[in-house]
Amino acid sequence: MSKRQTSERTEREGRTGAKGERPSRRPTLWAGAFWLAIWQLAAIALGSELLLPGPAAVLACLVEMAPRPAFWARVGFSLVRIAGGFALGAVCGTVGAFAGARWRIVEELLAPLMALAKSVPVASITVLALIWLRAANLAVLVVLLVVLPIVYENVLQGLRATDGKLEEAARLYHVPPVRRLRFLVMPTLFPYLSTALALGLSTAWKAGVAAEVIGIPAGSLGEAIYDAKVYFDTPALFAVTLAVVLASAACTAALRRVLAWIEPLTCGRAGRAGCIERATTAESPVGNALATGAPAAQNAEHRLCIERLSKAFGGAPVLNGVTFTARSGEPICLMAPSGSGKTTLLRIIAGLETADDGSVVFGDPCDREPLPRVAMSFQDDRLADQASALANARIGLPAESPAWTEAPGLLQALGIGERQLAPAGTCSGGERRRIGLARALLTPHEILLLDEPFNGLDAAAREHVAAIIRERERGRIVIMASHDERDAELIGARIVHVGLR
Ligand SMILES: Nc1ncnc2c1ncn2[C@@H]1O[C@H](COP(=O)(O)OP(=O)(O)OP(=O)(O)O)[C@@H](O)[C@H]1O
Repeated sequence: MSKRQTSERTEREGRTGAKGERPSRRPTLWAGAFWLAIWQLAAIALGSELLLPGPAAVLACLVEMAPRPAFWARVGFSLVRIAGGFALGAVCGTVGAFAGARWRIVEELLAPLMALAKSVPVASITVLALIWLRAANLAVLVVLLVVLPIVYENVLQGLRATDGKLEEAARLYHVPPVRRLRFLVMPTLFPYLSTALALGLSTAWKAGVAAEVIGIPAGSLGEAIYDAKVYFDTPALFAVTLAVVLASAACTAALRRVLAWIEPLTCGRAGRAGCIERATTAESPVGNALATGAPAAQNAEHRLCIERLSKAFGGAPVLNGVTFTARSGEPICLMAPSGSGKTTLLRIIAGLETADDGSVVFGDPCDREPLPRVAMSFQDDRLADQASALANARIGLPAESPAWTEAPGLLQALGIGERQLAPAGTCSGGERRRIGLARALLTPHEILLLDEPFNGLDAAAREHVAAIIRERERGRIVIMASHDERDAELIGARIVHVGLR
């Protein structure tokens, strides 16, 4: 399947919610007309408005109510309280889910509360609320308690579904929290959140009006339903119920519109991500990567000493006493067959994995200085698919930094000029590799780790990209992983064999 097809599929899945679910269908006109006809026929057959008024009688009753200000006052009364309870439930549920996803103890603490809120009948909550609150505001509490678990559980599920690898890359690149949320969390979370809000809103109307029918707050739609029952006014009962259904549908439609409008903004979608993907012509010197403000070579020589590093997974050894020294200005190429621990070694150097034994020491010479900033281009790219190439390249950079300004030029030089405002998810494998590389090169660092950086590139592109790496990384410590000796030649690297010996 092509990347574009994959991204379209992801987008479809995002719209429908969970993977594999069929999109929900709206009732068609003919089906609605069919059931209206059945209703009308049943009403004629029964021949009693008290038992079952027909749709025409109900509509006539609603039309008669509609011009009265008292009717709209009732709609407003219930709407304000139900919307208030819904907003409170949505906010508390979302905040609780973020806290629950962050701290296990919060999740454990909230679990019984959510289970209780889900299982206690609306009638019991209403009666209790009547003891604690004025009847007028009881719908707020009831709706809050009904919406809370729906939003909490969906949002928690959405947060659990976010990509841990992207989160790891975000930590390495010091991506600020707001950008992390927008570009890395929201694209996965948003479908869960929208499903929860739409479901919560329709449930809110049902529960809110049920609470009003029990508590009978003066001036509410619930009171109108109660009165209709007391006076055996079945057409009015149906008409007010229809008004509730229409109000609920209108609110849900408005919510869906708002969600559709904010989705591209909150998810940092390409073309809607604001200043992070804005590139002025002045910022984008075309053509020569070497003219894109490549950092000056370092004066002092630094060393990174890898000393007797060992690592095993589940008892199976992967690295066994790996020792070598990397010097600034002398790139290293870790050479070993596939599956022999090159990525693991790079991850240990980046601080993403801990070694079982041995140490990684930095200094001049290796004198145990704190490890400086590391940038890494990952084997699996780890890009925010819906965000543009430029947004991905800048994701960890402060807007006022020189690297921010040079990002469009570097992408251009790496051959992503035309596509730098396209969503990364629609880019080819080779393009994605170069976007990941641009992100690493732009990040302030002393040590650059490259995990098979030339995969997916043709021979000409490899040479071009290698020239950019050589030029920009002069004077820095560069460690590349590969199983192809030609890659080492491309960046003039010394080969170090790793893996089990
Ligand atoms: N988190 C992990 N849990 C368990 N096993 C792991 C983990 N990470 C890596 N491994 C295993 O360690 C071994 C080395 O993996 P690694 O990715 O470091 O190799 P590699 O040399 O980079 O391979 P390639 O060239 O194919 O990318 C593999 O057998 C892999 O399955």
